[in-house]
Amino acid sequence: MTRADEPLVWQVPAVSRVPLAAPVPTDAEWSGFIRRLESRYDVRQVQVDNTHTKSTRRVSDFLDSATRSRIAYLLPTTPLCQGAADADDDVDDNSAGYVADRAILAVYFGPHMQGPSGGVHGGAVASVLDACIGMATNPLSQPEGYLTAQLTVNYRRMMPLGSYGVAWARVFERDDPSRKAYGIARLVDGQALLASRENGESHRLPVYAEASALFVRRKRAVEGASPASLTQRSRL
Ligand SMILES: CCCCCCCC/C=C\CCCCCCCC(=O)SCCNC(=O)CCNC(=O)[C@H](O)C(C)(C)COP(=O)(O)OP(=O)(O)OC[C@H]1O[C@@H](n2cnc3c(N)ncnc32)[C@H](O)[C@@H]1OP(=O)(O)O
Repeated sequence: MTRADEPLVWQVPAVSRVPLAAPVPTDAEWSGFIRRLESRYDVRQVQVDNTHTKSTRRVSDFLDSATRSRIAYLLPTTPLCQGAADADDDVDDNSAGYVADRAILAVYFGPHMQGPSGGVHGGAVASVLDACIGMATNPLSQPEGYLTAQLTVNYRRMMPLGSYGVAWARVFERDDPSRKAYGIARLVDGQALLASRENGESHRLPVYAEASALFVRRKRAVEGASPASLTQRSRL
């Protein structure tokens, strides 16, 4: 029992005392991980080009800064080819109505994302699942595009700090008259995913969290908003 006048102290564990599942990846390790995902799953990393916004300040994406840029959005190659002569062509801003319906998001959950001792904060997990479904519903981040209206997350296992997470999302229903899209996403351990795929093992991987979401397309675009322009990462 604490006295009423006694300050309550929340003992936050020192991250240095919590062993990380995997150390912070170097640039080379991170890009190696993304390239392996690309080759195994026939997806291509997309990058934001916001030079067209004429802004002198780069507007940082929430997840990009939260993950210290250890995040990658990947879209299937096939839909990106539709309407484009070459898969390496840039996706331009005229591709209104462009839909992906599937997306993969790769993320390294670093020590700055600690929630419970040694585990990833549930809000960070929810953000990743939300962004992954968002990417599938609105891959060009168009201002007149879809926004999250409802998100339900089931946390199945605690994601250890220092994990390479891979979320995949699928939009399973679109109702255009009512501007709705329904999607699901799952989060698994990225290194286990690649290992199981490379070993030809077909057993089910443990799911750390899964989400279902309703996205609704706005009636009209917000004044002043400009879309992010996404380009496919050019092949190395
Ligand atoms: C490596 C560097 C970084 C790279 C970056 C790459 C970028 C790549 C691109 C992308 C990836 C990232 C993607 C991120 C994604 C994140 C998403 C978010 O976080 S979004 C922010 C949070 N959400 C909001 O702020 C919404 C706030 N709410 C609203 O604005 C409105 O309430 C809205 C648009 C949701 C609905 O408003 P209305 O007025 O347009 O719609 P009405 O006409 O009322 O409803 C249409 C239908 O939808 C139902 N509906 C609407 N809201 C509902 C709700 N909340 N729950 C249930 N039903 C709802 C209604 O009942 C109606 O259905 P009936 O036609 O009657 O069947």
